[in-house]
Amino acid sequence: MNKLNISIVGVPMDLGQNRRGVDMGPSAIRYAGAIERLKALGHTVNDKGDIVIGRKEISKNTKLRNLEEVVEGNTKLANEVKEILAEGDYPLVLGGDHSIAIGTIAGLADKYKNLGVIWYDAHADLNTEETSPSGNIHGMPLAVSLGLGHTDLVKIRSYTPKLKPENVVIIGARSVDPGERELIKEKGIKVFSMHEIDKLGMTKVMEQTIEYFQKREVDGVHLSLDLDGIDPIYTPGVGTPVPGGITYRESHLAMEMLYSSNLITSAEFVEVNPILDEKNKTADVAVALMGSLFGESLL
Ligand SMILES: NC(=[NH2+])NCCC[C@H](N)C(=O)O
Ligand SMILES: [Mn+2]
Ligand SMILES: [Mn+2]
Repeated sequence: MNKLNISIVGVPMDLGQNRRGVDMGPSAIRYAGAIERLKALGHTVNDKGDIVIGRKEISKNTKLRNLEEVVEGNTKLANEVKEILAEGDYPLVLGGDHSIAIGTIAGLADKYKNLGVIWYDAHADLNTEETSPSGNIHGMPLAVSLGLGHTDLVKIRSYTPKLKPENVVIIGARSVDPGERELIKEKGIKVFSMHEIDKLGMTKVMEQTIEYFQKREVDGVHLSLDLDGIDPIYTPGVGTPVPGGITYRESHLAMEMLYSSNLITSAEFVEVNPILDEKNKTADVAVALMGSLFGESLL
């Protein structure tokens, strides 16, 4: 494939959930060798460093924890992603908790008017402040991108919605809240849960995902990869682990098939929490999967 100009931006955000340490995710991923790995594949890599996340006093809003800081951080991220696209580069975002997908997608939506999104995750992240069991905004970014939820989140970069429900494919879901389940049905969102992955196998799941986006005639596809989509045996360093997940090999296969499809135009790797990890194992998996997504092959 063609060699890319990849622009990396780190987002040390930990305010979208309760467990500290995920703000160190971008460093852990860099330390695991992300930049060297991508350069070795012949890509040009421009590391733009980290976005500054403002910290105020602990938020009293238990329905939307740290709303103000999350809005502020995501607004900065959206502007950064927009700038990367304006330079003609490929945005690669390192998290940080999954609330940062709000900013990434808001930045992408400026350019891509029919954007597709692959949500590789144990969760659907389709809660709003009404349905959330936790008040954690990292459980809400997909809903926000569809235009649902608190206006301060939804209106980042002013217009809404950023995404059409029929342009979303969720892969790996196994922990879905009642309100999320309703939304999936109501909006007809395509989900390959662990049930479908078990039944069809990852090859068919990815073939069908790729075909789905080709039929939808999307103008770009963003991969939002939450490391908790993978089984916690391989990625223990995440804040909300759910057993029974996608295996390491299945995930590599998925990334390799996405690479061959030439469909993906931006990516983010989120929820790496080095404090909860074992010897940076989770960041190592993130970087290994990045390798496959950007063209590494075994032979
Ligand atoms: N990005 C994540 N890890 N999200 C986990 C969300 C967990 C749960 N569904 C919640 O809304 O609180
Ligand atoms: Mn998750
Ligand atoms: Mn998630």
